[in-house]
Amino acid sequence: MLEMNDNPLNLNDPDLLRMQGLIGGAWCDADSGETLEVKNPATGEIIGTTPFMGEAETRRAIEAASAAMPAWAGKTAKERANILRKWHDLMLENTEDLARIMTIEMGKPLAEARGEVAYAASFIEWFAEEGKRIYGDTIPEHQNDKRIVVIKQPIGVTVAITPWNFPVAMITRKAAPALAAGCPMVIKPAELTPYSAFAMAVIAERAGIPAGILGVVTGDAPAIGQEMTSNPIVQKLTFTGSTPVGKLLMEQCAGTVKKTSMELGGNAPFIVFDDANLDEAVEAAIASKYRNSGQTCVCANRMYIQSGIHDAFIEKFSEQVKKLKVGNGLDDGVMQGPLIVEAAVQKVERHIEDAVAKGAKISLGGKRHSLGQTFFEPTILTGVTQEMTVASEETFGPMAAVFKFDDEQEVITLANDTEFGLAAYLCARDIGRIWRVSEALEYGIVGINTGIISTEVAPFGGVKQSGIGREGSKYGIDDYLEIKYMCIGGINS
Ligand SMILES: NC(=O)c1ccc[n+]([C@@H]2O[C@H](COP(=O)([O-])OP(=O)(O)OC[C@H]3O[C@@H](n4cnc5c(N)ncnc54)[C@H](O)[C@@H]3O)[C@@H](O)[C@H]2O)c1
Ligand SMILES: O=C[C@H](O)CS(=O)(=O)O
Repeated sequence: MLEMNDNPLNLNDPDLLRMQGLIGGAWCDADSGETLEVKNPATGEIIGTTPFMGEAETRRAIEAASAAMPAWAGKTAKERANILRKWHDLMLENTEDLARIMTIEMGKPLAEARGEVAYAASFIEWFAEEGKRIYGDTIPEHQNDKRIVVIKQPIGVTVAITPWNFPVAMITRKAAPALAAGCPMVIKPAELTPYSAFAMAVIAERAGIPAGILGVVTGDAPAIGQEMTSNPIVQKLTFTGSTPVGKLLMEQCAGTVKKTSMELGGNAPFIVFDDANLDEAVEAAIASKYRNSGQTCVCANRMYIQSGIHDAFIEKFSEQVKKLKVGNGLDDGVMQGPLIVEAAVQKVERHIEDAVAKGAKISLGGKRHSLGQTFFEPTILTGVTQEMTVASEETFGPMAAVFKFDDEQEVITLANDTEFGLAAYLCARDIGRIWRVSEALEYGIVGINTGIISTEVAPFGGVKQSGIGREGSKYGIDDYLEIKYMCIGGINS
């Protein structure tokens, strides 16, 4: 257990570390007083606790959001934008503390955590402005005594359930468009990473976001989810997480016909053609595969390397993977932190064992790191085939599964052979091939000669069982609006 002094995480601003939920502007414990422990995955130490809340607390947060909405939606878009801009500015001013909290509660290296804070803040900046551009329409009338006007209005009270792997950015990617549109939002972050969410709420209060507009509840996820999906006050649920949980939440929302946005699981193919720039392809592959220790929804999960470049790619790729420094994310130069929990390590081990049993070779790594805890060696498997579990399941760890292929149509078929469709990547120089393959890939996002596709200005989201809707970009605010058609008669009377 960390020494429970007044600044156990050694923050510049200790007030950012909260261990209570936020309901109607009040920081509070669970009604039962029960809590869950929160651990540092790098050390196994207990950092602190988070409230074990359930349906009653969630209902109160939803009701507080509903009560606060008229005044918030009644502000002008510019007034909301000014407050959101202040939230953005204060986030950046508190980057070091937000990054430190993130690294301690989920393990990503500080450099990546700082990057996530900037990425998260960019959604607030973007949607503060998008809120001022929620335009309607006038439509040429169908009868001369009528006029047609279309307006867009905030959808209503919204709720969000978010994952542990990007504990700040997955909140702002949802809360920013919701609040910019005039909607309140009640958030349930992952119980593994509550402190990032609480710190964001503290900063939101300081920015002037009114009581009730942003609520945070943690604890009994199924019970909280049950209230969020069944309460008739809630008009919209947005979820980021695994596909099985997304399906469950969609089913639960059906009873009250709630609008949903789903950012779900992935199984990204990373394709390198013979004509690719080899060094560029290796750089892109490292970035896509090992970011967040392989724990992102858009990480390369299957690496298809064309036969003519395969051996040269493996040699250069291995050289770079060997340079990945594994350790506690707080330490200088660390590029690979721990996996989030023991079960995540067991999943990587399961994928490796299955692949090797079916003929794959461990080219690098392949086992738990000597640091212990949930650290794992950056790993490369070669000779991987579609029959292996890693071809159909998201590994969510620092393990590159390398397949060899011969021709373009073969690899398109292999790449699309999955129920997922979030991100795909290809490295090539021939412009005709780039267009043919990009158009044939059944994914919401295609990275071409790059492994990093994340930006607030572009629409992020998947097809097939990777989700519904888009986050970020000019499209992202639409999910928090309803279209109203007004037919005005009596013009000539
Ligand atoms: N598409 C994206 O943008 C995106 C981003 C990050 C993670 N993910 C996906 O999320 C998964 C990893 O994250 P995870 O392990 O946190 O996912 P998860 O689905 O286990 O958990 C996500 C969130 O759902 C909550 N939850 C779990 N069961 C619930 C229930 N019955 N009712 C209500 N809430 C419930 C969790 O507490 C957490 O807050 C991976 O599949 C990854 O691909 C997708
Ligand atoms: O894990 C999923 C995140 O959406 C990753 S990203 O940083 O947005 O690409």
